[in-house]
Amino acid sequence: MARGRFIALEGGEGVGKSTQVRALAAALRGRGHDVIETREPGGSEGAEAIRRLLLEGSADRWTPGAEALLFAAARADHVAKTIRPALEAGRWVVTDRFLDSSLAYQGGTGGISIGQLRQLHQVGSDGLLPDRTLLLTLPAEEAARRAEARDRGASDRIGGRDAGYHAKVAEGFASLAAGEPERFRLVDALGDAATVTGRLLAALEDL
Ligand SMILES: Nc1ncnc2c1ncn2[C@@H]1O[C@H](COP(=O)(O)OP(=O)(O)O)[C@@H](O)[C@H]1O
Ligand SMILES: Cc1cn([C@H]2C[C@H](O)[C@@H](COP(=O)(O)OP(=O)(O)O)O2)c(=O)[nH]c1=O
Repeated sequence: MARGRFIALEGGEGVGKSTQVRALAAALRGRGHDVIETREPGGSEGAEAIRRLLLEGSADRWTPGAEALLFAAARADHVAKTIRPALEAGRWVVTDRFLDSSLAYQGGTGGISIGQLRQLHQVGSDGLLPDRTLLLTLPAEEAARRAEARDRGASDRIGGRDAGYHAKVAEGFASLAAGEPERFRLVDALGDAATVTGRLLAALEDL
């Protein structure tokens, strides 16, 4: 049995990741693949429990170090219980966020380096990386408009951080993509959902 492919969608809040995970998985099924849709933080029972610890509660609930460890712990459970078994069974996995979200959101905050975060990923998840990481890009104002229309002011512990923080996250993603051009593809998220799905499929053609 050939191993399945592992695809991650990344980007800031409101760029359309959740919408496109559903649409891309449906399109891949239409091409005959067996596909599971999953998300981070979460995607397994243990990781969904950690998700609540991470996204609910006060802004200062966790130190930056504890937050980074909790994301890595959630990812380790997600990889062990959901992602690896699916890939080994020949299924494709499409995930809403993966390691690069930790690198972009937790990297450089509270003195935590990208190198340290990669070490945590090595310990927890044996360094597993996606076969392709699709970075959805959208002007910050349009992403904020979409997120606000969806959430009506009810954002979570991390989504609710200020615009300066989210601008640094966007820069972080761009520089990660530039550093690993084989794994990453930048995909323009402007336009209607079906158009964006077509761009995502085109960015997987070689797989
Ligand atoms: N291509 C699109 N054009 C306009 N609105 C969109 C598009 N894709 C998603 N949306 C809407 O924008 C909001 C954020 O999309 P969502 O998929 O939840 O983004 P994310 O998971 O990246 O935060 C949702 O209300 C969604 O319906
Ligand atoms: C996976 C991951 C998510 N996050 C953040 C990004 C989001 O603000 C939040 C996940 O919330 P979610 O609602 O899933 O994302 P979105 O707002 O894009 O629909 O957790 C990190 O800070 N580090 C990580 O490693």
